[in-house]
Order: sequence, then structure tokens, then C-alpha cells
Amino acid sequence: MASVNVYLDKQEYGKDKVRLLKVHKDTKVHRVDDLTIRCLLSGSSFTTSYTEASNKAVVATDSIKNTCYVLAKSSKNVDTLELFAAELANHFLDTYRWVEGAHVTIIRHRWARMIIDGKPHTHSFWRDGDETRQTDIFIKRGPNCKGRRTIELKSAIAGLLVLKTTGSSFEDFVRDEYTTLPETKDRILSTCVDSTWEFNVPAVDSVNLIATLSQIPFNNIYDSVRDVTCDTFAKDESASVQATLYKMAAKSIQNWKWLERVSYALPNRHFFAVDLNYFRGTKNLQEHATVYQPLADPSGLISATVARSVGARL
Ligand SMILES: O=c1[nH]c(=O)c2[nH]c(=O)[nH]c2[nH]1
Repeated sequence: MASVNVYLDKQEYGKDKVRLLKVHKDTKVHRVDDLTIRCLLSGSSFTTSYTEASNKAVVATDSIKNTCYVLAKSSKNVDTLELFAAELANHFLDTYRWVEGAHVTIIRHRWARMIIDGKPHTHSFWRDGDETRQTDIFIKRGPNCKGRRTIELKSAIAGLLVLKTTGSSFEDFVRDEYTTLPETKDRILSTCVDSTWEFNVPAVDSVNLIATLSQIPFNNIYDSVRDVTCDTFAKDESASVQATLYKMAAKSIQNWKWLERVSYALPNRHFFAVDLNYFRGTKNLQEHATVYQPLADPSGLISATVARSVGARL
């Protein structure tokens, strides 16, 4: 059989699912950051670890995990996911001169402060939902100047489950021989929001990286995108998931000059009014609907990315 030439096309490696809880004890009112971290390294020096079984360049994934804990201890930025992710990624580039790219993803799990005897408790928390905040940063060494860094940065909300009981219609769609869905002026709208916002970050020298990124109000932007998502969802007289999605994404780009693109993936979790006519002619359809059956599968899935127009930078 003729031998076929192959080559290593892409590679990155590191540690996934590094779990850590940082407790901020700087005041009596403790705060917590419960994180899941992924740190992946790449660069041509790692090629031989795949092709020639040489581990000479390999920083053990165990050491990568240990680094997450060490930096979580020393960092002042763990409560701003984007900055902590940047510190981690840049650490690998600064420490190992052969690492060309560092890709860090952090998921933050929710812990809300307990209200006890009517007051926020100083050190007790509860999980108020599965929604997470996430960030994903890829820092690359500049091609000519090794201290230069190019940064791709995006953040996200995942798993924000929402439902409204009116203020949503779906009419005027294609009707043909495949159509069974009736038009409706009033339906339940429910979705599990995944939203991602991409930052416009200029290339920067390693020594200025954290100072430069610190100018971006990451926590305010996260709060704001979440607020815009909920506010638009609640107030919009929705003609469709598509139309409501576009309003949400456009608003956040208009609100924040650092945002380049905002994406949403919105599954349409269907609730259908149960036809109760079988029981003594009970009316429960259209304007009479109060009892609904949630449909687990299938769901619609509406996704789109809205971008800032060229020349539209504030
Ligand atoms: O908001 C909606 N968009 C659709 O494209 C669609 N399709 C469908 O069956 N229901 C809905 N709802």
C-alpha cells in the first residue's frame, strides 16, 4: 500500500475542569468565586510531543493545574473573570518562552448571599440557579516582538432560564401543506439564554496587558448585558424570538463601545395549551388558555450575531 503523507495540522493541550473556590476575606462580609477553569497551551515547540514522542517542551498539565491555584491565591482580580483569565494566560507566555498561545476559559458558578432574619448573611450562600458567567481569552505572542500580545476575548452568560406568560405572538409565517401550527396573538415565551459578547481589544505589550484590560468595566458590562436581556425579554411585545433577540443584541452593542459583536442562542421552549374540551367541553384554547403542557423535545433554536457597523465606533 502506498504510504500517505500526513502532518500535524492543529494542536493545543492543557488542563480542563480545574475546580476552585476563592473566598474573599478582606472584610467580614465574605465573597466567593466558584470557578471551573480550562487552560490550553499551543506553539510549534509542542509539535514533537505529538510526532516524535518528545516531552522536552511539555509543561505537565498537572503543573498547569497547580498554576491556577497559585495565581488564584495571589491575584487581586479573581472576581473579574476576564482579568483573572488574562493573568493566567499571560503567565504561561511570560514564563515559558516557547509557548506561542495560551487559551483560558473560565466558568463561574452562582452563589447568592442568603437573607437570614431579613438581612444579607456575611458568610452563607445558596445556589439560585444553574446560570453561569463565562469568559474565554486567547492570548498570542506577537510574531516579531515577543513581548507583544494579541488578544481575542469574549464573555458569556449561559443557561439563563426565562419565561413570560403573555406579550408574545407568532403570526404571518409561511403556511403551506406542511403547516399545522396555528397563528397566535398570545403565547408563552420561554427560553434558556446563551449570550456571548466579543470585545475589541488592541494589541498590547505584556507589561501593560492587565493595566490596559483593567480600563474595561467587565463586571458592569456583564451586569448590563444580563439586565438588557431580561428587560428586553420582559418588555418587548415579541413578534418572534428572532425579533426579540435582535433588539437585545443591538442594545448592548449600543451601550458599550468595547463590544464588537453580540450573539445569542435561544432555544424556543414550547408550551402548548392543553385542549380540555374532552372534559365537559372545558375551554382552554387561545384566549381561554391557563393550563399548558411544556414540550421537552423538540425545541426551536434561534441564533444570531449582531455586529457593530464599520465606522460606527463611538
Ligand atoms: O418565535 C418563533 N420563531 C420561529 O421561527 C418559530 N417557528 C415556530 O414553529 N414557532 C416559532 N416561534
